[in-house]
Amino acid sequence: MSQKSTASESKHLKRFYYTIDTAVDKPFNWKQTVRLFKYMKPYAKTLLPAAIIAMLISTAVRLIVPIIIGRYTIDKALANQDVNLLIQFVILIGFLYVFNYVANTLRIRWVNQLGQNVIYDLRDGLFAHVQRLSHRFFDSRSAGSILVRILNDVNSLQELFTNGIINLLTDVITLLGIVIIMFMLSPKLALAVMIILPIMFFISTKLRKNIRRSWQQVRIQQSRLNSHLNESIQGIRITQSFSQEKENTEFFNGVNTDNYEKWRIATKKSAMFRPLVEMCNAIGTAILISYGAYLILNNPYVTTGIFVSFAFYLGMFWDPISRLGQSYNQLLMAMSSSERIFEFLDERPNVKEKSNAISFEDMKGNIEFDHVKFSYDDDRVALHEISLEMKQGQTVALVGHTGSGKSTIANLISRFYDPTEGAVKIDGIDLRDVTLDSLRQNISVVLQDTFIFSGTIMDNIRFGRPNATDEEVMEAAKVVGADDFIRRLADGYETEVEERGNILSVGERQLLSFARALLANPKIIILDEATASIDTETEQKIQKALKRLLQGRTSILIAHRLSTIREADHIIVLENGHILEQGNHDELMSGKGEYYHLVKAQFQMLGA
Ligand SMILES: Nc1ncnc2c1ncn2[C@@H]1O[C@H](COP(=O)(O)OP(=O)(O)OP(=O)(O)O)[C@@H](O)[C@H]1O
Repeated sequence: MSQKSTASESKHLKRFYYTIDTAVDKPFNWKQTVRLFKYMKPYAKTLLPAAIIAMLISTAVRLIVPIIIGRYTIDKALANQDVNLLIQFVILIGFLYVFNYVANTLRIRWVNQLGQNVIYDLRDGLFAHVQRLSHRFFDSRSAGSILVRILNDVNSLQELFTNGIINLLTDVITLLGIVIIMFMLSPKLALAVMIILPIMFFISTKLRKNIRRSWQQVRIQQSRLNSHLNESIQGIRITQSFSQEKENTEFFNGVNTDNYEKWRIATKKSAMFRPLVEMCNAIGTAILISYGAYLILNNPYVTTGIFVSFAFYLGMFWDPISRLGQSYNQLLMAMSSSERIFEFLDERPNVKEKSNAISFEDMKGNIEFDHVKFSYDDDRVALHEISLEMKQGQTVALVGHTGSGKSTIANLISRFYDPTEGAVKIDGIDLRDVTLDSLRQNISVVLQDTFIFSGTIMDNIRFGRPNATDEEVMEAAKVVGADDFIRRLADGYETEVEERGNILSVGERQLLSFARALLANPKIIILDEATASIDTETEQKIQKALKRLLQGRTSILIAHRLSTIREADHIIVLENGHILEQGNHDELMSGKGEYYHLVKAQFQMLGA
């Protein structure tokens, strides 16, 4: 390791602090465990019983073999020098081991399959659920924290379902079996070798807990390392343009050092565990040999066979004990993860669909805001008592300063949020009474920051209407003037674009989203600052296309650039969530109000 610096004191680290980092030790929670185990229900008649039966068979075989060796092979066959009987027992033991091998192989296969199936279902369900959640949910969480939950928390349950549960069952049954058999063979010897039990429990619970906490610290550091890496790569262009590489590297060095330190502590503690278990094992064996030998000499009921069986059982005893602590810890860790997963699963969309919601069959596109009040949070009102109408086929422009509420109006039309008071209606129907699908299928939103998904250009345009033919996709691209630049790309429409479309210019991305919106053929179209990144020349080129795009639809234009909206049928000027004035361009200009001043200021700026 080269030069080190520590970031643990740095307040910047808060940026990479996710809730997964907290709640290290959750108490055992029965209700949650039952809920978690319900995920095994679909396999309750197939994989689960099969795995349990295989486990029971293999455990029973392992418990029987030492008795056959001690009580029968040694005490009966060897003691009586009966070679025939000896051969029979050896064959029986060989057969049992083969049987055990088969049962064990099947158990491992079925348990893994069961675990993978459960994790698959859980991850699928969680993703589907999160996709349906409302904008409000995403407003209050970072993408990183949602990602961590879907990936890490589900992964931490994987170990529990693939091995943990069955191991726990196996260990409990094995231990009970060994204790019962040992007491049946010789209660005195059984008691003697179990003197070591409390020390063993101490090691497997207290020490393990300590070790587990250390590994948890390692995981926390790794999650921070990952988050920082993720952010660094995403923001590399900004980092370089502000010449922040050195600072960023130093910061990374700090996080990396912390990670290294935590890992060093954890491995140091872990290294103590195995030798301690082995020492207990040795003490147990010493007791067995000395006290066992004494009993053989002085107690006619204790035979050499019993002594040998004990030696076998003792060898099998420590592993389950040390693993039990581990399994319990695993269960507690799974408890924290499942609590966080259930918290997401219990999250209900704020925007709810009524059970008797109706479907928009043939939307016209008449929009009405009826005394709408709306707040994103308790302290600030984004819209105050807004009443407005946007008629079918009209192009309505929303104008106003930053933060005046333009995008909020658009958000309410798509029903990403519900109004706090009043109602938003389309064709006279309250949006809360219609299905979300039928509403959103009739609305296309084009944002300034167009989202391009990884895939081909063709796929990205087709996102607007998945069943559109290639020809329809190309036609839409032609209409909005995107066809030219697409054909110039290496593979034309089949060019692969990476996530967020880094190989395309901002203007090109916007043309793609125009084509996407046109293909969807919506009744209502919302262009939120959609022409802001297009240069004046391109803008002129697409003005005609834009007209085609808006034709016959109710269109809401949100733009700071007033030249794009002067031709709108109706202009609404907003300020601090209120409607200040409305009318068409000429009316508002002659009114010499806020709109007039905005236009004047913008022309002056352009002139300058
Ligand atoms: N998701 C959100 N959570 C909380 N407050 C929000 C959220 N989105 C917007 N706001 C707040 O609501 C108010 C209206 O925002 P809105 O985005 O509608 O403004 P805008 O007129 O579209 O602004 P701009 O022209 O900058 O896009 C602002 O005060 C803003 O800070």
